Formats: sequence, structure tokens, C-alpha cells
Amino acid sequence: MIANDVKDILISREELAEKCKELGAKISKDYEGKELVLVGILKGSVVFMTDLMKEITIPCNIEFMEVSSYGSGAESSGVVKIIKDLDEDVTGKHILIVEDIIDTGLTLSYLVEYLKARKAAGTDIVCLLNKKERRVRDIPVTYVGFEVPDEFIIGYGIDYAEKYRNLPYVASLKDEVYKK
Ligand SMILES: O=P(O)(O)OC[C@H]1O[C@H](OP(=O)(O)OP(=O)(O)O)[C@H](O)[C@@H]1O
Ligand code: HPA
Ligand SMILES: [Mg+2]
Repeated sequence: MIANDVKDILISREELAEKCKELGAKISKDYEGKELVLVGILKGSVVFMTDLMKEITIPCNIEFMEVSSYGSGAESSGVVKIIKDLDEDVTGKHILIVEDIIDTGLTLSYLVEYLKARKAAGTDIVCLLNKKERRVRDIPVTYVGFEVPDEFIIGYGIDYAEKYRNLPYVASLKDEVYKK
């Protein structure tokens, strides 16, 4: 069972549902009357994206980008690779990047720079989890769900070596699983 590799459950499914409601309400108010495009960053953001978008009550489009910097390991390679780009023209629209976790900040800082060329009206970020202690690149995040400790995080879309994304809560991974 994948749950056997869990060290601690950090955020329960009830707390996650409550946070999505809270963030959805804020976003609906802040972007009222604007052309909003949610840009989910694959694959980690899928669970958060689906739960969050159901709590947004204003019209919005959804798009996905896939980038990768962690590969199958536990350390960022520092090189962000774009695997899938936006499908839609976002000129004049308000981009809200939907991300699962900000750790070193390398992925988001690269993405924000990359998206600047698209002439969107603005590029904001909603990030479910913030692992502040490991930040290398400072990056302003508009909406943050929870602070998490400097542990390897799994669950609710977040993986280690492509596993554990289907855990319904956010947890830390036992050290012996990834520190070999
Ligand atoms: O702040 P950083 O140190 O850059 O780390 C955060 C990024 O790393 C993870 O993605 P990953 O590259 O593992 O791809 P995945 O979403 O497919 O798991 C996570 O989903 C974030 O996108
Ligand atoms: O703690 C983490 N877990 C999984 N993926 C990640 N990408 C950055 N930090 C993490
Ligand atoms: Mg990953």
C-alpha cells in the first residue's frame, strides 16, 4: 500500500477541501469582470486544479502547461524543460498559474519570465503549498494555501518518482524511501 511510505499526514482531505473553497471565493471576487485563464502546471497541479476550479464562480478558461525539472529524483535539476506549451492565445487575458508546490522557486520563476512574452494583461500565481526554507529564487506568489516544512512532500497530485500522486491528502515521505 502506498500509504505505508507516509511519514506524517500534514494536511487532511477536509482541510484541502476547505482551502479550495476559500481560495476559489477570493479568486472569484478578485477577477470579477476580467478574462481569467487558469494555467495548470502538469502533472503535480491536476488534483488541486480540479478541486479549485469547481469553487470558482466567475467564467474562466483552463489551459495546461507541462514542465519538468525534478525528473525521477528528489532534487531539482535546475533546468526547466517545457514539454507542453499553452494552446490558446492569452493576449490581454489574466493568467493565473495554478501550481501544487513552490520549493526552490526555479520552476515558477522560469515560467513567469517565459509567459511575459505572451502579452497577457497579468500573470499571477496560486500555489497550494509553500516550502519557504528551500527558496533559491524569490518569487511573488499571489495566493498561497499552506506553508509546509522542509520534508519531501507527496500526495494530492504530488509525486516522488511518479508515485503517490493518488494519495487524497498531503503527507511527508519516509526518509528511507528517497534517501538511499
Ligand atoms: O520550486 P521548484 O523547486 O522548482 O519545485 C516545484 C516544482 O517541482 C514539481 O514539479 P516536477 O518538475 O516534479 O513535475 P511534476 O509536476 O510532473 O511532478 C512541482 O510540481 C513544481 O512544479
Ligand atoms: O517536496 C516535494 N515533493 C515532490 N515534488 C517536489 N518538487 C519540489 N518539491 C517537491
Ligand atoms: Mg514531480
